[in-house]
Amino acid sequence: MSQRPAHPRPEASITARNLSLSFPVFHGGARSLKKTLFARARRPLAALRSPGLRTGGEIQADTPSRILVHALRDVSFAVRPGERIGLVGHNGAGKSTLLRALAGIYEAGDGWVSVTGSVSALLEPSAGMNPELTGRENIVLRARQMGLDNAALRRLEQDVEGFAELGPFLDLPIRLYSSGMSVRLSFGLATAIAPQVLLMDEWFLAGDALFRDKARARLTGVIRGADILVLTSHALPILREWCTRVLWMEHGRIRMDGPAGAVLDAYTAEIPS
Ligand SMILES: Nc1ncnc2c1ncn2[C@@H]1O[C@H](COP(=O)(O)OP(=O)(O)OP(=O)(O)O)[C@@H](O)[C@H]1O
Repeated sequence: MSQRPAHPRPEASITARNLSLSFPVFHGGARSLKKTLFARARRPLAALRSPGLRTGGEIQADTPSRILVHALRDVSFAVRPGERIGLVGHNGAGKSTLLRALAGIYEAGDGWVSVTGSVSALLEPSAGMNPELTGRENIVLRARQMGLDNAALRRLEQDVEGFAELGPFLDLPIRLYSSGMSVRLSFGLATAIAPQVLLMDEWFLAGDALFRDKARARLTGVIRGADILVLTSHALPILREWCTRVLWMEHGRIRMDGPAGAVLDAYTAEIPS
């Protein structure tokens, strides 16, 4: 059962203004790439993409020993309570980078991003977990970080234990868990607390079929309880089902932003699945 903090909450919102984010890459082995890039350096940046290429952000030669991968370019949008945002786009379009920028994991290079309200990020199965601690100890750690009292901690522990169904493994270090077992624990823990802003990468689809059904039921509760959802997935039926609005990302930019049905129709018309 999801728990909510007792203190009053600010209204949830997300605002991004001209958000840009680049990854510098130092790579001696990228000599041939650098040669290609410098040969084209006088051309506009967009020319550095091969026509029709549907992978990755824009790449720019920076210095002789460094290239820049522009993962996000001039991204602007605002989200109000009640909106469920889907992020769609080719591999390397910038969807995960945008989620991480919203979660505060990455800082904006240029522009800015602001998220108000409590945030929960389902981004990596073991994010925020200490691999040397047991599953149970990780639950306690998370409860302490959230400032839960002993009674709330016990409820959280029972809830996550019942959901994850890890049996005796809950009392073993999580570095011994399989990836699916890690997903069970982290998903159970992350969805035990009802956030105002829920940021979710598609990894939650991992796990066996039984877990997916259980996860789906639990997720439904958390999404209903969240004021704002931002979800990235390549599974278009999932985006159609869960999202009210979709941002179509392409090479780090927003190609289209609008009602989920209209954007996904345009996306599938251009990129048949
Ligand atoms: N840590 C990093 N260092 C360097 N480049 C990175 C890093 N993370 C992402 N990138 C680059 O940024 C661009 C956007 O990547 P991102 O992971 O955001 O794409 P995505 O839309 O989530 O892709 P996918 O659908 O394949 O998961 C890609 O070109 C990728 O190579």
